[in-house]
Amino acid sequence: MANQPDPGAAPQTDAHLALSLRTPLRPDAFALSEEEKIAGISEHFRHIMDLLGLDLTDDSLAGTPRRVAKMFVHEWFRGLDPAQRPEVRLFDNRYEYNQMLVERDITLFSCCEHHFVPIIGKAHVAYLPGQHVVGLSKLNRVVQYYARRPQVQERLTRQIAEELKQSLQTDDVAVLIEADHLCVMSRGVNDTSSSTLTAEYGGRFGQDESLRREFLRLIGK
Ligand SMILES: Nc1nc2c(ncn2[C@@H]2O[C@H](COP(=O)(O)OP(=O)(O)OP(=O)(O)O)[C@@H](O)[C@H]2O)c(=O)[nH]1
Ligand SMILES: [Zn+2]
Repeated sequence: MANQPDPGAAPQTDAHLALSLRTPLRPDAFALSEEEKIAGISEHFRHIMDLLGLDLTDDSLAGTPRRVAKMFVHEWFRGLDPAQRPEVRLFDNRYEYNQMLVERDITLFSCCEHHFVPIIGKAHVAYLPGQHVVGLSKLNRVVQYYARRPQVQERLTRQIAEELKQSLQTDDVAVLIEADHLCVMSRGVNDTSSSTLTAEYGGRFGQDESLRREFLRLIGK
């Protein structure tokens, strides 16, 4: 029937997020297999190198189109694949730990969606446990999943915060990202000293300035 979701359809990236927070993808984004994507991207990248006048018979360059294609699909943009969304299991908070938990200095590697060059930085996340606690590594995995896509830092920050709110079943979540954008450093304004900070404070972090200050103190800001 028209407009009814197909129960057999593949999961869509970000279907659990509000429309404004979703990474823009075409509805047929998953029509191709990974190998088909790699083959297609290789061919196009070969053409780019060709247009630049590079000699693709050189043994150092010959494998580059496929290397780049594999890097895009398997590494840089693997967070576009909803199958990679981390499963965040919660545990009972038997220890009755009720203070802020901070995971700081999470390695962040993303890609600027305007220039397709790296964004490199750190993410710091915190939450206030209620009845549940979460395995620490899942916090890093959530950051990585949303980072490994073409991104702008504002959307990345909000996607991570929203995912944590949903999976930790609390609004009491804070996310702060500090990152260097290679598009700012290596081209255009060529500024290698500036960096970009973004933050999202949910629930009690948004309401209570002393909680925010405590978070910033714990991450060394
Ligand atoms: N808000 C935001 N802007 C970003 C991010 N990453 C890159 N940009 C900016 O996106 C803008 C794109 O602007 P354009 O004027 O279309 O592109 P451009 O001519 O390459 O801009 P310049 O970098 O100033 O040379 C640039 O100002 C980038 O610095 C991000 O994560 N968030
Ligand atoms: Zn950029």
